[in-house]
Amino acid sequence: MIVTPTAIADVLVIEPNVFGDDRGFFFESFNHAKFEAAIGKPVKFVQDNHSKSAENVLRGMHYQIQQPQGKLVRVVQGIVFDVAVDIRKNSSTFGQWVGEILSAENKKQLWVPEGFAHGFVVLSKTAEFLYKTTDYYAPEFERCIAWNDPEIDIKWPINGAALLSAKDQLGKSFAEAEHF
Ligand SMILES: Cc1cn([C@H]2C[C@H](O)[C@@H](COP(=O)(O)OP(=O)(O)O[C@H]3O[C@H](C)C(=O)[C@H](O)[C@H]3O)O2)c(=O)[nH]c1=O
Repeated sequence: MIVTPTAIADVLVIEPNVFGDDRGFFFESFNHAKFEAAIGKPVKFVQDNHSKSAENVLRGMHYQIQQPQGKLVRVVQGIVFDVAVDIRKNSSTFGQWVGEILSAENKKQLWVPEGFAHGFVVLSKTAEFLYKTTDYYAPEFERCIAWNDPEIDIKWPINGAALLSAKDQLGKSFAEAEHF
């Protein structure tokens, strides 16, 4: 697999080795030993998630202030623009964001460590989004930063209005949000 750092050092793009033949393709979507070697430390995933969204749906920017979750995300149908925002106060990239196109076609995965807000917008008619998390869902600790916060200024490649959950419409500003 090919591991490429992004502009935020701890956020990695992972491209699996895809084995194609006249039947189709095969690839290891997750290999624990190879993944730990890629991030350079032990990691334990405890939950797998799967969501399906329509075009222009934007889910984010989410994080858990306690029980923070590292997320290994990928798309198995459609195309999304996936974003991680560094909300670690002592980080040299605090307040910065990185985005990556993840698709069923490119089979790219994004590693979003603990300490980041995460979200994505759907660029295809629909998209199915799968991800592993390093801690369990804890709604009492869930926080949301506004997807369109002017200070973070994420450049979403979206045509038309973002479709948000009621929760995501009430995202806090970066400045007033709790950071790590
Ligand atoms: C996240 C989650 C949700 N739920 C339940 C709670 C709600 O009844 C329903 C939908 O939850 P929500 O609207 O928070 O789902 P998303 O907007 O996709 O949330 C996710 O969006 C972005 C992309 C993230 O990075 C997080 O993993 C997560 O916050 O699923 C669960 O039962 N377990 C879970 O782990």
